[in-house]
Amino acid sequence: MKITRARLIVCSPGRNLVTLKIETDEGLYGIGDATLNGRELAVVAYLEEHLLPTLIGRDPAAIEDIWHYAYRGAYWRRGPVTMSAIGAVDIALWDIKAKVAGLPLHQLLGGPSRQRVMVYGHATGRDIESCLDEVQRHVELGYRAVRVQCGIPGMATTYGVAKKTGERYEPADAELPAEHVWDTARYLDHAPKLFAAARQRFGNELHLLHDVHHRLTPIEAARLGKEVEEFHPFWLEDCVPAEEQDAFALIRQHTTAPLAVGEVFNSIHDCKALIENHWIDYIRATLTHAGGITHVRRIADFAALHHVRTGFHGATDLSPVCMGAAIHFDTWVPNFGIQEYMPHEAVVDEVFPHDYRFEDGHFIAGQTPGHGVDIDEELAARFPYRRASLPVNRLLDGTLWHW
Ligand SMILES: O=C(O)C(=O)C[C@H](O)[C@H](O)CO
Ligand SMILES: [Mg+2]
Repeated sequence: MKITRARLIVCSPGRNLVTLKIETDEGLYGIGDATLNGRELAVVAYLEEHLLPTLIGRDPAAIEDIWHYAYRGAYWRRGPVTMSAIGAVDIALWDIKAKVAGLPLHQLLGGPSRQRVMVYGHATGRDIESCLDEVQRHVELGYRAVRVQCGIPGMATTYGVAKKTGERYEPADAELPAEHVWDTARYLDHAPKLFAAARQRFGNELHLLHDVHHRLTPIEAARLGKEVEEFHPFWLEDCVPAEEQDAFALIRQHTTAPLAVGEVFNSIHDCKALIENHWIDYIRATLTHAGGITHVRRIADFAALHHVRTGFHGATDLSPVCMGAAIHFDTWVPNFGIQEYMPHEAVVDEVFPHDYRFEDGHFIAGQTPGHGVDIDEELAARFPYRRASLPVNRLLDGTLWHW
């Protein structure tokens, strides 16, 4: 079998999504997700100019060789653009391999470690009460785990809170970056109250998660951890920017709140120290952004040696293609923790027909050969790309801060 064509489909059914289709001389094709939120066309250029032309004529079964050709052969290693491009190729090649084998992807990875994978949903509200009403709605839908984010009194905007209660939170909401304002003192005062209220209303069984979205310093994160640990969060996510992996050592000394990190990571080197020093509990690097199944499998196996479990990023900027592949990965990976699930708009699900399904707070992988996700190209063509940017964040005095 040979690769005859590799091309990108860029569409925007409510949000931008970049899809790679690799076609072969035997009529089989594979699909990969190449979406890097707010930087979509950078990955398109990387693939079209540098990677896709090198695939033509190759045997799609040689996934390992193609991965190393793309990684080592680039000379300029790593980084989100490069690794998302490699990730898209890798996911599409695994899709082809599983289709050739006539197996759902998880069977090719080693078979199921579980029948279904627990997901967490997002509850957001402008204040604690409305956020908890959203938690209630999720509980009624069957969720066992819910991420809680609410507005902070005195702050016009805060990460993770939808514009209207019950709506989806979409961060890439403006053509050029919107400017948000951040006040750590107000946040640290308010966040523990949200956890306290959630435990009071829902008891101890429901898993509660929270995303700090890189906003704190290590000692501030340590304080937050100490204050919420009595409410036993499932995890605190991205407490500090993770360029400096050692920062987690300080947080860890102070709190038993489980820590999750890694949605912006793109290689094992971004999390090596975090994992081997037991500074984190969950690794969130995604298949799309961290070099595909081939590389994330190495991260997951390494993490398993150190009691770290997976908790993949699953925001709407990961397309159903990434989600489908992730659900197979989650079904296989022995050290699975949880899967994030932000439902896509109905139109996105129409553009990407798929066989995974949500049931009773869990995802169930489909049995179609491959990762089980396709693209309706005619429908996709009706939604052309539109530039959309993630926001930036400033402190009260105007200093540019982490978003
Ligand atoms: O889902 C999460 O945990 C996020 O932090 C969402 C990110 O802000 C979003 O995916 C950025 O593209
Ligand atoms: Mg996050």
